[in-house]
Amino acid sequence: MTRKFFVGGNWKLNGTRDFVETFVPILNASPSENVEVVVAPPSPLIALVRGRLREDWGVSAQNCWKVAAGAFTGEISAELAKDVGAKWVILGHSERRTIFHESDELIAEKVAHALAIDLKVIACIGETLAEREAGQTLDVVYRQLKAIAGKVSNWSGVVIAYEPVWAIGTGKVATPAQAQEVHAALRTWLTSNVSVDASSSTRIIYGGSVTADNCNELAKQGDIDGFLVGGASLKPDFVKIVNAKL
Ligand SMILES: O=C(CO)COP(=O)(O)O
Repeated sequence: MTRKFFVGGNWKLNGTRDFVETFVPILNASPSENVEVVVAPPSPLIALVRGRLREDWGVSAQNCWKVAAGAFTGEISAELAKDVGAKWVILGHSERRTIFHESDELIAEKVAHALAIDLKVIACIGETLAEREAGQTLDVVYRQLKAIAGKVSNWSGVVIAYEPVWAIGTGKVATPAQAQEVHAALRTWLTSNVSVDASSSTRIIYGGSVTADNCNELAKQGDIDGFLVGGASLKPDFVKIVNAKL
């Protein structure tokens, strides 16, 4: 089965309305062939980005809460993210796991809720440097994936993002071989624990210091189906990453 290449731009806590007005036209004027592209601005900018961004690219939230509404000061719901124009939400990002202490269980509940209201999920997993050096990489990503997979019945609404924590924002990108090894293991895990169909159809994308310079070699790996890009998604170079397969 062919998996459509998928590139997400995670702006994290960056961007303003002025930035949207100058940067989005650059994205809109760029070629993007045979690739699914999703831009994830901070939540106050979702509606503006949706209004300005080309129709063929999607918009994602960076997080959401696990119920529709209520006394949850500071949160946004999956319903609200959808209401203002998001089709996707990033869940389980390592910054949510570490800085905001989100557990596998909480992330799984969020995944279940988002999918239940047809908000698609970019589900992030990845090991720390200490875990990698202790030889625990696969144990960690299998544990994180198992929690998420337990809540998924329709895998067409899910993209898995392998983001080794040691590669995020550090300039230390995983080598193509290191990333491919984990991606292939994740795909095998899906075959054994979910289904052959989920394994062959689900996009597994890589994130962590992806740039215009390193994206082409990573994109050549058989089990790397795209990227989740942080810092470089705020620069015109993002377009080169979108077109890494061309
Ligand atoms: O966390 C990331 C994307 O979600 C990766 O960030 P960088 O591309 O800045 O390393």
